[in-house]
Amino acid sequence: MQVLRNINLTLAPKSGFCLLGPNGAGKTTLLKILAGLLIPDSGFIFLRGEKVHSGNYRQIIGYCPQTPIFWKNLNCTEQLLFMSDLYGLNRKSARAKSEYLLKTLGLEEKAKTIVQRLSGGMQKRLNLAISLIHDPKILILDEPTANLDMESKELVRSLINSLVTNDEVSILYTTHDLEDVDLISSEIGIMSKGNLVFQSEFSEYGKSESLRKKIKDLYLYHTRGDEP
Ligand SMILES: Nc1ncnc2c1ncn2[C@@H]1O[C@H](COP(=O)(O)OP(=O)(O)OP(=O)(O)O)[C@@H](O)[C@H]1O
Repeated sequence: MQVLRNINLTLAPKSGFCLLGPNGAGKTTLLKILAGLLIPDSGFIFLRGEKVHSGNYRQIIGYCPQTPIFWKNLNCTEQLLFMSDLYGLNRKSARAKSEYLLKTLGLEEKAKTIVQRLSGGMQKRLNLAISLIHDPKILILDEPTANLDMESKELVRSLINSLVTNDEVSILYTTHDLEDVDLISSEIGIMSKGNLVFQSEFSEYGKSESLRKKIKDLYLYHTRGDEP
């Protein structure tokens, strides 16, 4: 089965690229390919002009899947330190980074709690922290705000915003929440049936009412079949 067709997507430095589209459009599949977890039948990924999928690529990329994957029986700090060991990071700085991430994502008091005892939303936030432990320059997030309460959504959005503006990270993320588009993205794409059917800049200057309306109409058209 062919899931993706003729997708050409460029992620600019210091940018947030938001990918919208109905269930089954192919967003997760595309993200998995970019994260190096799936090999495409054809096509290539280039990083600063170099064709990639080498070991070094994994060091630069951070990937946060839609469904969290954890090591059973490890607490939050241990999950982060275990991941940092896999990346060969210095233990002292990894510990400091773990503390920072847990605090930023509102999980400070859960540092010693094993993951099975965390709520779904807390697991989701820990999942994001894990994807950030090695200071990736490119971050791929599959529905980072899904199933989070309002406060947690704000924590995640604010962290993502700060990563783009202060740490010069490029972020590609998917969402079904149109509020995520407004808050984070500088570029937007809409996928439908394996194709990228719409792409536009969405910078501060581009957030006009008409563009916002067009995005909403296109999103509803591809999701529900409403006339654009
Ligand atoms: N492991 C798999 N094996 C076979 N087909 C798959 C597999 N994973 C996904 N697909 C198919 O690929 C297509 C795209 O799925 P994908 O998960 O990429 O969509 P999505 O846009 O991320 O959807 P959602 O918004 O529901 O997360 C769907 O038709 C799906 O059934």
